[in-house]
Amino acid sequence: MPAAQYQRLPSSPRDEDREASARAPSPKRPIDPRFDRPPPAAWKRIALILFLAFLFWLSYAIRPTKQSAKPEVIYASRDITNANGTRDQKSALAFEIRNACMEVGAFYITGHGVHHETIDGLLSAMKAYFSLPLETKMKLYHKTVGNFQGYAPLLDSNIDPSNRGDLLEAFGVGWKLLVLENDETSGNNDLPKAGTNIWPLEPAGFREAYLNYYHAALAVGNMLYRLFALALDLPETYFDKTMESAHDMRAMHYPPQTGPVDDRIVGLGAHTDFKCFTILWQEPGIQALQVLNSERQWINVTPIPGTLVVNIADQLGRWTNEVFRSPVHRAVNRSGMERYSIAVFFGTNSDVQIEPIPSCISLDRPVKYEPISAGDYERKRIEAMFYQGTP
Ligand SMILES: O=C(O)CCC(=O)C(=O)O
Ligand SMILES: [Fe+2]
Repeated sequence: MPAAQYQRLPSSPRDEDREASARAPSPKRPIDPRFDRPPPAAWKRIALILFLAFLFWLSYAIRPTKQSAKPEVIYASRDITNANGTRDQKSALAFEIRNACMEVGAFYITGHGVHHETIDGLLSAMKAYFSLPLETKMKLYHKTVGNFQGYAPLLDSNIDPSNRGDLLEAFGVGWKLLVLENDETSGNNDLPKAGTNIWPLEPAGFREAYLNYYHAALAVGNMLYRLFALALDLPETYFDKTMESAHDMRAMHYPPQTGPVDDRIVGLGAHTDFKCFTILWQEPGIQALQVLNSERQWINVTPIPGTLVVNIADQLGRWTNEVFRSPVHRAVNRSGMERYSIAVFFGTNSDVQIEPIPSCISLDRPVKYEPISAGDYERKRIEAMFYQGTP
């Protein structure tokens, strides 16, 4: 292509004028005050106000809502390694525990010393036991055996009277465990969960695995009782005398809840526990346990491997005149998987009168409960769970 075709075409007279004027020194034009002066102060103020409004909106948008603030309290884990440590270590721990008991009434513990072999041993035994045919398990049906010990099938209980049954099966033993088990002379055999325990014949090793876990949990519960006493500014041994033979245990299996979800049938309906406190092991990876917070929202108590969950129960709630909260909780297994959990319920001797500890009574906190014996309270609650309001 000839180079001439690329030669610049002569500019139009208007272009030439523009180029000339660009090259020429700029004429002394009068300055337009709108462009040459800094913006008036009013604009600055408006910009500042808008910026502050944005910051205000931002802090509102990312504020922790009440809903998300509560679970953090429940998720707080207490390392109880120092439960038998120095006086200062125990006081520090007791203080943390006091807060957890007052705010939510449930907390996780680590450093509890229950070995995973002990848990795994019982878990395998539970899986084998609960997969036995129903007829086999029903040979130890607790309503036949008596005293609420033995096997409870699906929908046998209804712990929340507004529900239609609890979708779990369980095996429970009473408080005469190990040393007291064959001692018919100890304790009062008319009381709930008293009397010699009964054990399934299969799977082999069930009783041993059950008792291994029970005794490991018992050691933890005894430490907690002392920490609770310190947390309440009571002598460390305050609860010792009252807990010689008062704790029982329940191994639980929740089948997956499939099909249309009926809110009136959940694994274990909304309830508070009947004794002083509960130590719960829940299967990792399967969400089911929930606690009702003070805004009446159900908060997941997500299983955290290596932890146990401790929740305050009614008798300690009454004893402390509600300084400690006995939280409403439930278990709902909509995970699509089988779920297992183990609860050890820590009580006090049946004849102990549960009445508010004097240091928990004040003008702001007048007495909230009439005295009742631990045995009577438990019997009332347990009978309601198994015999009233069931479908
Ligand atoms: O299985 C659970 O997670 C809860 C059990 C429970 O609340 C109970 O046994 O009282
Ligand atoms: Fe419970």
